[in-house]
Amino acid sequence: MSTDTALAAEIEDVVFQRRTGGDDAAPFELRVSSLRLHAGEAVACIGPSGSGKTTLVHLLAGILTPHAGEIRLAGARIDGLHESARRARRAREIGLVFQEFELLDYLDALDNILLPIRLGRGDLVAGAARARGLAHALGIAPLLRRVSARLSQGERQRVAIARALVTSPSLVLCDEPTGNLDPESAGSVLDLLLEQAREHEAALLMVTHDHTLLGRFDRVIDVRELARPARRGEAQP
Ligand SMILES: Nc1ncnc2c1ncn2[C@@H]1O[C@H](COP(=O)(O)OP(=O)(O)OP(=O)(O)O)[C@@H](O)[C@H]1O
Repeated sequence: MSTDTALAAEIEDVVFQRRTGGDDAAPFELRVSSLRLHAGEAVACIGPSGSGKTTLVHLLAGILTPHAGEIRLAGARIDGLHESARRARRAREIGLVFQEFELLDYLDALDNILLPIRLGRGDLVAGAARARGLAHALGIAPLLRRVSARLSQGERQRVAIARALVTSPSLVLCDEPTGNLDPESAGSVLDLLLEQAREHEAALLMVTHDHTLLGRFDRVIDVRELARPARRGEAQP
């Protein structure tokens, strides 16, 4: 496996299985032969509901552990690391926008955005300045001191996006970050994600069901096709 530093993340020969519940239910299995995410590239991830897009994001984030294979961030393996070590790397190196946003409702928007800085023991003064800049770009600057339980779904989504970008991570993973927004807002949120990822040479992987957005990405992957090994002579992205 290559340890090229221009690779933000790399998956090779990964197998992940889970029971889906119910005695007669077939277990779910995700196989990824090879996936490479390069610094500065924006990749869309598509596939029908239940095909494993969120599972792929959680494997890359080190939230789930594969049963076989290797997952590397910036050349260093994260599968096999202890949970606390994976959590620390996640806080420092990965920006995550979850499908359900996962905000802490009792904190205000600013404190939610600053969570990765606190978890990674980063510079809170610089973090707060960056948080305010992101909030301004995302149109949520007036809401920074509002408790998150009192934000609309679209506002929560923008807070989650600001939180994902506040550490200037090298890998940004987004699970349908524009799903709750009207088409105009979805376009401008995607613009901001792409702009930030390119500016900071981060790799961006975004799960989306919105096929009108796909032309904006450098590459589109279908999660159902990741199990297929690359054919001899076929270019490896
Ligand atoms: N916590 C869980 N426990 C058991 N099975 C789960 C769990 N989460 C997901 N699954 C199952 O794992 C499979 C993959 O789910 P995943 O969420 O990765 O799909 P997805 O492609 O992201 O779907 P969607 O587009 O609907 O979000 C599905 O069969 C799903 O039912």
